[in-house]
Formats: sequence, structure tokens, C-alpha cells
Amino acid sequence: MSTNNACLGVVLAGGLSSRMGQNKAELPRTTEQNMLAYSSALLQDAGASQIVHSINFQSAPTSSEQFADNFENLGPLGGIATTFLKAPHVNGYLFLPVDLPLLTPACLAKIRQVGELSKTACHYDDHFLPLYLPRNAMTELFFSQLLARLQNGLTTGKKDKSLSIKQMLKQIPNTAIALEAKHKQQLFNCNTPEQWREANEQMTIRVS
Ligand SMILES: Nc1nc2c(ncn2[C@@H]2O[C@H](COP(=O)(O)OP(=O)(O)OP(=O)(O)O)[C@@H](O)[C@H]2O)c(=O)[nH]1
Repeated sequence: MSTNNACLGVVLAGGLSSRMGQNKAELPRTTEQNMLAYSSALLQDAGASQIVHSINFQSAPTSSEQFADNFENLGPLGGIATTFLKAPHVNGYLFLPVDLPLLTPACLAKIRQVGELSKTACHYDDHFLPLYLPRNAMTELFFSQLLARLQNGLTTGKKDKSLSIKQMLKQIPNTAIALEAKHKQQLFNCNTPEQWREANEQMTIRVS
């Protein structure tokens, strides 16, 4: 893939979907679009110049637009770290989890725009995903230290439980945008079949 993009959009589509009981990326957002396709379109509409899909460790990528995690059992942070390694020549990344069926491009574009302007990581309130992450000296330093910790964990056999997106955001400059009440629902995260049903009811109300 070409790597000189201004902003790389990344759908975080790995994990186990254990609470949902089926792959969340394949859930049908509409009859034509599953959640993976919907999330990719959201990123494009929010201004990402190229899109990749972040998939699990040891999954076999079927195209250059898929990045299999370099790290096992690190959750979404594993996808973020892998993207940082595999697509270095960008100004920033827009990470979107695959399980936000009520999100709109405008809400997503806002964190990209604020993040690009402030040159900081950017997200909504205490929601750490979706996340804009700039590529700069601070994030380079964070990821080189993270890789050293991961390597140390492999060597000693002790997984570092403090590794998380929340911990990352404590170590790099970041901006938390206050989420307007009217946008709260947009970050409704579907992890269970009940939540998926609830989101579908909201989608029906919006369409009518
Ligand atoms: N690339 C990558 N993405 C992940 C990984 N784990 C979770 N994700 C993605 O990160 C987002 C949040 O995931 P979670 O809901 O915390 O975990 P999950 O594995 O999807 O679901 P559960 O098994 O029910 O916890 C979703 O978009 C997942 O697809 C991982 O190990 N690698």
C-alpha cells in the first residue's frame, strides 16, 4: 500500500466477539453493508485518505489493506501498535472500533479535525475509541517504549497488565472532547445481542 497518506483510517476488527457470540465485523448494518463495510465508509466520509482493517494475531491477511496484529492478546492496543509499525509514513491515524452502528461521519470527523489541529491524540470524554492519534515525536517515543516492554514481557513470560489505551493516553498529550448530549447515542457500543437489537431499533427510528 502507499504510505504517504495524511490520515490513515483503521477499522479495529480483531478480538473474539465473545459477548456477541458471532463476529461483530460481519453483523449486517443494512442488507447491503456489514459492520466492517459500514465502518470503512464512515472513516472515508470522515476524511481518512486510506483505510485498513486491523485483524487478529496470526490471521492470514487476504489483501494489503489488512494488518494482522504483531502481538497476541493485547486487545485493540495490539491493533494500534501494529498499525504504528506497519504504516509509518502518515501524519496521523483515525482508529474506529467495528461495533459502533449509530456513529455518523461528522462525529468521527470532529476528533480527526481537533486532533490534527492540536497535534494531540483526540477522543470523546471517557470513550477512548474512536481515537485520533498523531504521528509525532511523542507518539514515536511512546511506541518505542511500548515495544521494549512487550519484548521484555516475552522474555520474562510476564504479561504487563497495565498496557491499555487508557494508560497510553496518560503518557501522550491528548484532548478529550465533551460529547454533546445529542451525540451521546452515537457512541453506543454493541457487545451483546441485546445491545445489537437495541441499536437496530434506533436505526429503524432514524430511517423513518
Ligand atoms: N486488531 C485487534 N482488534 C481488536 C482486538 N481485540 C478487540 N479488538 C477490536 O477492538 C474493539 C473493542 O473490542 P472489545 O469489545 O473490547 O473486544 P471484543 O474481542 O471485540 O469482544 P469480547 O470478546 O466480547 O470482549 C472492537 O472493534 C474489536 O474488533 C485485538 O486483539 N486486535
